Amino acid sequence: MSLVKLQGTPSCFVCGNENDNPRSLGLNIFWDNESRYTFISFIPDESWCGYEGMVHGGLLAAIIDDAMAWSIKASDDDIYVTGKLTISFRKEVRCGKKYVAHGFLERKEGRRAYTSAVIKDEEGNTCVEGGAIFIRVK
Ligand SMILES: CCCCCCCCCCCC(=O)SCCNC(=O)CCNC(=O)[C@H](O)C(C)(C)COP(=O)(O)OP(=O)(O)OC[C@H]1O[C@@H](n2cnc3c(N)ncnc32)[C@H](O)[C@@H]1OP(=O)(O)O
Repeated sequence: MSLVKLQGTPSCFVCGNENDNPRSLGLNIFWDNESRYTFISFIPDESWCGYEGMVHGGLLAAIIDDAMAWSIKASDDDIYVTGKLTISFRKEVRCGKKYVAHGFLERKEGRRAYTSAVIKDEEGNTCVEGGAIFIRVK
């Protein structure tokens, strides 16, 4: 593994910092140059939950959205926005446990970038799977 820390977007809800966005999750995003995926490690707390102790699915969608967006950004300076996002919740994500998200750039076709993502627990179980089509802004 050779991880490079990406700079993030200061005001971003997922990868921002508390000065520019006090509500940001403040997650650090890394790029693994060998495996060619993004790497986001996190331990959710109670404030991330919908049902007690169970992390809100919409918040997990935001994390994989960012993981995938940065998988494009790692090799491309153009701006892409999420056009279509799909997500499957396979196993509940619990507060207080450690997780890792990975985002992969699969391919580009014209203005479209096809990506995928997973969130895994410490035992390596897949909890969340996602995919997205990002559109390069003209
Ligand atoms: C510092 C940096 C940090 C970088 C890192 C930043 C991290 C933050 C990441 C957050 C990402 C977000 O959540 S972004 C926020 C959520 N997303 C949005 O708000 C996007 C809202 N939608 C739009 O603005 C628009 O619909 C666009 C820009 C996506 C497309 O509009 P357009 O420019 O008029 O393009 P259009 O002609 O319609 O389509 C262009 C091509 O894309 C295809 N296309 C368009 N929409 C879709 C779609 N939903 N699903 C599939 N394909 C689509 C079309 O078929 C066409 O293909 P072809 O005919 O060319 O083959």
